[in-house]
Amino acid sequence: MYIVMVSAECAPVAKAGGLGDFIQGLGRELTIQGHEVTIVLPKYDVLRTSFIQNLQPVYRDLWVPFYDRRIPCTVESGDVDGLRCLFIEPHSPQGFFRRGRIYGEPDDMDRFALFCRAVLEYFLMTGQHPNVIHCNDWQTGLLPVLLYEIYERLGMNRTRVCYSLHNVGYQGQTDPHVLQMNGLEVTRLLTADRLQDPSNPQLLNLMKGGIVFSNFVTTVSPQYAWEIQHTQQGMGLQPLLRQYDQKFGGVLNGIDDATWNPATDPLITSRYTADDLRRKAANKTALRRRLNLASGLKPIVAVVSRLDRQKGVELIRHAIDYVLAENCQFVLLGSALDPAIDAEFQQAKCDKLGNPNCHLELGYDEELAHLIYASADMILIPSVYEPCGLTQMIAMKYGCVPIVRRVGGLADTVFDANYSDKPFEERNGYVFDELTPAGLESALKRAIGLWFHHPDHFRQLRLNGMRTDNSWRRPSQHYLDIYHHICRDLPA
Ligand SMILES: Nc1ncnc2c1ncn2[C@@H]1O[C@H](COP(=O)(O)OP(=O)(O)O[C@H]2O[C@H](CO)[C@@H](O)[C@H](O)[C@H]2O)[C@@H](O)[C@H]1O
Repeated sequence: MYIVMVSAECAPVAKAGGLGDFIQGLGRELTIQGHEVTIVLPKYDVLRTSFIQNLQPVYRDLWVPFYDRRIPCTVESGDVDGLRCLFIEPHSPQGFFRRGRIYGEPDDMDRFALFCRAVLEYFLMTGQHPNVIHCNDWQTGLLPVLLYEIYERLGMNRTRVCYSLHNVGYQGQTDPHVLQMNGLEVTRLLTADRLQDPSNPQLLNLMKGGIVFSNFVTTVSPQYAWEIQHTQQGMGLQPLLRQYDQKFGGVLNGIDDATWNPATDPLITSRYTADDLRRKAANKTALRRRLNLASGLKPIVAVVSRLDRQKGVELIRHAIDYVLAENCQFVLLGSALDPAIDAEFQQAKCDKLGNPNCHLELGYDEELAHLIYASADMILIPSVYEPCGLTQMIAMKYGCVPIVRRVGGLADTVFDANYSDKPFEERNGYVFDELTPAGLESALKRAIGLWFHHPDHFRQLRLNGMRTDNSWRRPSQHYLDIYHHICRDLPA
């Protein structure tokens, strides 16, 4: 099967969060299974090109329609750890992907709409017919609309679209000029059954476009699939997702075995497996040295996260003082796009400066993230909502016990040491319900208590997590079933 995955991110070349991991992990698993997989990304100026081998132009003058003009684009191909990637670079005065970052620009909607158009233009011009184009999040929501409204008629009628929702908190609401930019009719498409935003009829909703025009829609865990159909977490898309129930489902994410594996990870100090867990301790020593933390018999409670309201930032800040008062150490690695949240954490960092039991690292640091997973005893994820969550799965793989709020994919992957109805060997962390300091403390207290007073039981929890299979093997089969299902009417 020929599968093209179109996305704003792919680890490790362009990663701002979990979307990057998803593309890399699923793409690699499908490639290993023998499918022809191509990832298409914008050619950002911030691409980490040292991870790309054989980068070379494959199409020099791709003239992509833009209002009544065309923008010349170059398409380059390269290998990223065995994954075939295409990078599209528009050449125009706007410098669409030369902004020093992946997201957060005032014209983000235009940038990614042009990207979608360029992807389809490339496949049309090169006469390629992927069986499936797998789109992701609002950035690529316009692609199935363009395919159906323009490119099918030009001959691209043997391609089906699977669309994955990684976060319905960001739907790509925008002014209808994005349609005009692409030669699409506003009166035809800005309607309640097509792209009109459910809460603001003047606006387009790109994610809604992706849902309406794709052949199948997934989200990244079964629990989140239910939540966005039936609760406020759908953020206005609940009726639409219920309407399209027949082509909608939740597929739990996996994590990439090769990237996230303490037995082989080149970014950690001491490699280890479930059979020689004692070697994990050298990582804790290395992390403490690197961050100027005191040594001693104390657990490290960590947070590795984008700092966004979604992630429960108020509870994360509350946890700092609670954890320190409980005689533990606290380490945070977090990146905030929102200046107000950034300022709150900068203040917290100042308050804790010089504290030998606390380190707050504000920014994005892939390498430090690996060392933290390998060193920490517990990872805290008090999310307001969480479509899947990868950090709890990564942490478990590294023998670090997750403490999570019971929402979305966290509810599907973390089973409480005390209260789960799972057999003991499947219990792997601590879970709380209430989005309050008391809720958080109820779980943290139990985890910290076990670490200090019942180390053997704590060790068993670590091992249960390490032995959980959260690889891409099973989820990739679900995606293949979906791809086959949507391609069933195509000639073989
Ligand atoms: N400051 C930092 N420095 C270094 N690394 C950092 C970092 N902050 C986060 N990371 C890394 O980014 C990834 C984050 O994974 P999450 O599942 O929390 O993703 P996110 O919320 O971005 O993605 C969305 O998409 C994913 C994929 O579908 C869903 O799992 C998730 O619920 C949804 O919100 C992990 O690999 C983590 O190690």
